[in-house]
Amino acid sequence: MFCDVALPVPLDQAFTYAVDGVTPVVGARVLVPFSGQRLMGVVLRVHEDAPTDGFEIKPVQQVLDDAALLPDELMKLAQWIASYYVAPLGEVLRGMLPLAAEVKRHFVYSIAEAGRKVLYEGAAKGSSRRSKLSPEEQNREYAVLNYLEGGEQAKMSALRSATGANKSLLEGMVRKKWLTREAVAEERDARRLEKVAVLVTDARLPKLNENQTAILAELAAVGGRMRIRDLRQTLPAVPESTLGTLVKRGLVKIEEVAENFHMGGVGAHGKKHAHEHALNEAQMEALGTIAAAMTKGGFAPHLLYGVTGSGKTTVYFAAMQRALEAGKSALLLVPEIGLTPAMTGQMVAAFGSEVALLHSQLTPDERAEQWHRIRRGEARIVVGTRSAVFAPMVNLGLIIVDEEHDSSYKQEETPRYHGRDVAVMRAKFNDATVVLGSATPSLESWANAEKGRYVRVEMRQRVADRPLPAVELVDMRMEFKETGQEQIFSRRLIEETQATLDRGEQAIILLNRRGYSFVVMCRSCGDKVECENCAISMTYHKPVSGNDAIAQPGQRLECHYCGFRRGVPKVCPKCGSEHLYFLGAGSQQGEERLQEIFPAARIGRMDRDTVRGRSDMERLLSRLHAGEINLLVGTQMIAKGHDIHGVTLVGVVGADFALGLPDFRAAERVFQLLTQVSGRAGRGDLRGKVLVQTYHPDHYAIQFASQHDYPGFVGKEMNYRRWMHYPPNAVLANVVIQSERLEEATGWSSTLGRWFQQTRLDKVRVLGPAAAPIVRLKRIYRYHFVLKAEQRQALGTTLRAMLAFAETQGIPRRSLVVDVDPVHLM
Ligand SMILES: Nc1ncnc2c1ncn2[C@@H]1O[C@H](COP(=O)(O)OP(=O)(O)OP(=O)(O)O)[C@@H](O)[C@H]1O
Ligand SMILES: [Zn+2]
Repeated sequence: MFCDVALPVPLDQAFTYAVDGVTPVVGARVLVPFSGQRLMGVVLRVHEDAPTDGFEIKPVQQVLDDAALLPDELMKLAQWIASYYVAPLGEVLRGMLPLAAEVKRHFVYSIAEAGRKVLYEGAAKGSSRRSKLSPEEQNREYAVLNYLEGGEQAKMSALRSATGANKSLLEGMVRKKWLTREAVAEERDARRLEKVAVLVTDARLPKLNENQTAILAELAAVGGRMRIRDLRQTLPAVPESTLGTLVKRGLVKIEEVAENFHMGGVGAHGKKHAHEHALNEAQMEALGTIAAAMTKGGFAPHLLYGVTGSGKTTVYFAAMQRALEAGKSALLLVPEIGLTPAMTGQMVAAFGSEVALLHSQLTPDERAEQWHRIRRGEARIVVGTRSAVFAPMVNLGLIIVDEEHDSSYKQEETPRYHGRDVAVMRAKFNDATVVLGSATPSLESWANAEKGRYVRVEMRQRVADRPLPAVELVDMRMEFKETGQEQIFSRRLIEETQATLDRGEQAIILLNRRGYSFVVMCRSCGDKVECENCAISMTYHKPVSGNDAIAQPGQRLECHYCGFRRGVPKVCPKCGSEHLYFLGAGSQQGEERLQEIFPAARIGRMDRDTVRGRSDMERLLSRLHAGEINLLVGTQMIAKGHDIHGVTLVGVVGADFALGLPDFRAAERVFQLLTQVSGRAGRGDLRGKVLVQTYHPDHYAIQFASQHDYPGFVGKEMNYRRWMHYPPNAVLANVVIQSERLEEATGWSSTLGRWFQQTRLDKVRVLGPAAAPIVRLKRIYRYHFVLKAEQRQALGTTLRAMLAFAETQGIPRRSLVVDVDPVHLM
């Protein structure tokens, strides 16, 4: 017997192994030898066709599962992804099965019927059976059978110490069917209890030392409760005994809660949770359409276009509730859990222990645990990021993709799939309803709705008749003319911010670059200080006391692509001139300037330097909700779905520079960012206002965004895409040729270029080879081709033919990155 196994290697084929011992079933995991390593793969086929090509066939080392691990529809989905994204199936499956941690799991043995028989016969007649084994080994086998006779299962380690049996002896007994073997994960209870520190609110505050104050302040900042684990991480300098002291003094109590459910407090802040609202008319109508599709059953894709603050979360919740009532499970995908803790908080508040959270901060063990919980049907609501689209849901009825336009749904490594599009296919294989929600749908999804492939559901008004904020454009060219100097903040923005703070309201300002200055330039030669590993300008970070973002003293320049750091050079590295100057304001500089302009303001900053993990985000948001921060500056993180009712002013600084990037999606991205960040204003009782500083006040992306006119923008942008044959009016693939050696990258590019020219390509246009916009990244040189086609099939055929040709030329598969439906062409 043989089996074909998909392995996580960059080769588009399955590998054949001999079955030695237990025959695995299709869909089970096996461990096999592969070029000196032991790899985990998934069995695709079991057969008796001995390979004829003369290769040595190695045996399967271990079968890890008795039954198929992936349900049929996930196997189909994996095959679809492998074919659509031209990715090796084994690599797709590896992403689907986040169970690598389990390979370390142990086996338990128990005695089988045949074993008992041998044991009893042996006792009656003495061990006279003929065997290849030595007498010692035969004795050991009897010792093992004796040990297991009581019927208990035993680990290999226990058997070894009790009887001296080794693994090959035990495996031999399994082959003779004397023993049965079972692999068990070190499964810990998925609902492990976790200790949470809770602030005792009405306690009177006695005299406290600094450490005690630090803990109380931290707890107060996050809404009164926090996992002890997180508390230790946030305050590493505070000794563990301090918390104990606070408990003894009645200022803090410790509660044990099921893991993942400590976040109940987040999202509350005096506001109602999504499930506590009575649905308004638009929400009822949206729910009606979605619920009807679920009742009818079958694949039903929807696009929910709902403006910012229209209450999409409430509709999601209600639809998920309906799924549960119908005995089905529901999956909610979000771009990044850490950035929108309130969304998860609301789902946990509504569905309690039915919820499983899947996100990138889980350890491999935790991920495996959640996976099994879902597979057993214990968690029927799953909330997670991109890869949660592969959650092994039981009886899946509904998939929701929140902020479906968000580019973090695209995986930027093999397999380069788009979580939103995979969600739609998954719904198709599962006969489920799928809802893509956004205030700024991607052009792809909008086009699908226009063509009637998706049902479009609209919510064009904010809840409670709240108006969308008025948007005012500030022409920065005029500002420069009138003031004669280049300033980060315009006079209008300063004036409006002051007025907002004076009224006791909150303002947020978007400055979409982190760091202090994003370019260090030489006045003499005009060159910028670049990273040693990448063709990228380095960003200057100003030293702040206690800022560990900068690893070494003096290393103030950082590459935001590879993390490389260096000191600020005294002279220009290229020409030796001393005249280096700093250009371009990032969020750190923005914060500093704002503090100078508004000395009384309580300023907070939200960017990758201040928000490392979920607890940082939760803390910042709590401070905002509580009004402790009244002026927030930050990168596009501030634009992500936050619902802070006190914010009445949003300022946008320098967001339009992105219009100039060499990417056909530039206008779409700027429109989305402006609309989303504007959407943070006026979500409470008071009307919001937005000020957008721009050098391109007449650009259509800026114009339509300022009028909240999504359909207008899409109409115009769709014409441009049609005219230029860009998605969604064509299909695209980006092929990047990469090597650490420049000659190799250019050589392979021209080899492929010639092939593209000679091969009469049917209905595929090839642009390139050209240097990629970022020609060197992490020490790797990058050249690329962009392939455009009218039909997806033609594109796939060409890509496969190209890979086959590349193989004949000895171009390693790893050096060829194939990106189908690329989100970035950088
Ligand atoms: N039926 C309702 N009545 C009153 N308030 C509601 C109702 N539904 C939702 N809300 C409130 O409206 C606010 C906006 O809702 P939500 O955050 O779901 O908007 P959204 O559509 O997701 O917006 P965005 O796209 O900006 O994230 C929230 O404070 C929510 O509690
Ligand atoms: Zn770099």
